[in-house]
Amino acid sequence: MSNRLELLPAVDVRDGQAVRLVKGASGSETSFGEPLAAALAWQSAGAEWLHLVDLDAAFGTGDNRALVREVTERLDIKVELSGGIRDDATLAAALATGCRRVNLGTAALETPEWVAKVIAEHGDKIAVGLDVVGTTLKGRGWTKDGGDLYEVLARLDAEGCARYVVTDVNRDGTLTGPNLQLLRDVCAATDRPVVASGGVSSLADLLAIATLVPEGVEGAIVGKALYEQKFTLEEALEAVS
Ligand SMILES: O=C(O)c1ccccc1NCC(=O)[C@H](O)[C@H](O)COP(=O)(O)O
Repeated sequence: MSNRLELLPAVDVRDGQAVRLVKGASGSETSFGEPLAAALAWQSAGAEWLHLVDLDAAFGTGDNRALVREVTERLDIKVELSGGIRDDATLAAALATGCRRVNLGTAALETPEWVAKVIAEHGDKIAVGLDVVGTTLKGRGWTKDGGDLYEVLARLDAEGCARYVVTDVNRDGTLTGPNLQLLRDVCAATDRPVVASGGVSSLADLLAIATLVPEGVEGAIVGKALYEQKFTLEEALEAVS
């Protein structure tokens, strides 16, 4: 495991546009233009990863599958794909984009047998998103309760899940800082790498997350702070280097 925090700039897509939501709430979108332009800008700035989310697929309001495929195909960097990947067909379509890994959310809560099967088949191409309010997991685009964080984490660990993407829903898109205690608690409960998501507002937030690398935090997803120019990706990469 590297001791440098990986950074994953985020492109969340709704109705063909790069958007940011507040606390994941459908309808709270601020639009930031073309997803491909944002993705190429992060790549030019030195990103090694892109966190790409199909919000329509997550919310069940359609999908942006063709666009997501185009973005993934046009990039040279690694892509983590999230949103609405819940069965064999959506997983096959996601993996066929050439993404490095996918992030499962709802499926881990609603169809655990299927998730155990695809973890066994695809290994570290599968990450699971643990999206929480308190210690209650959220699925279906973060709209439905889906069980206890630590019970589900223990089950997924036993099934061999390679990695978790941990989001405090109430911080996501709010620029109020990451939930460091949640990250510490999850790292204490699992030996798998954790990617922190939601709430980053400053370089100081990234440096705070970077102090958790020895505890098991591998990376940090950054969305709104980049779009709102709180810092540049170049500055962020330099800060954690
Ligand atoms: O990832 C999902 O599947 C998802 C589903 C429903 C609502 C939001 C979802 N993801 C949001 C993200 O992954 C954000 O891009 C990420 O947490 C960045 O947050 P921030 O830095 O606070 O803008």
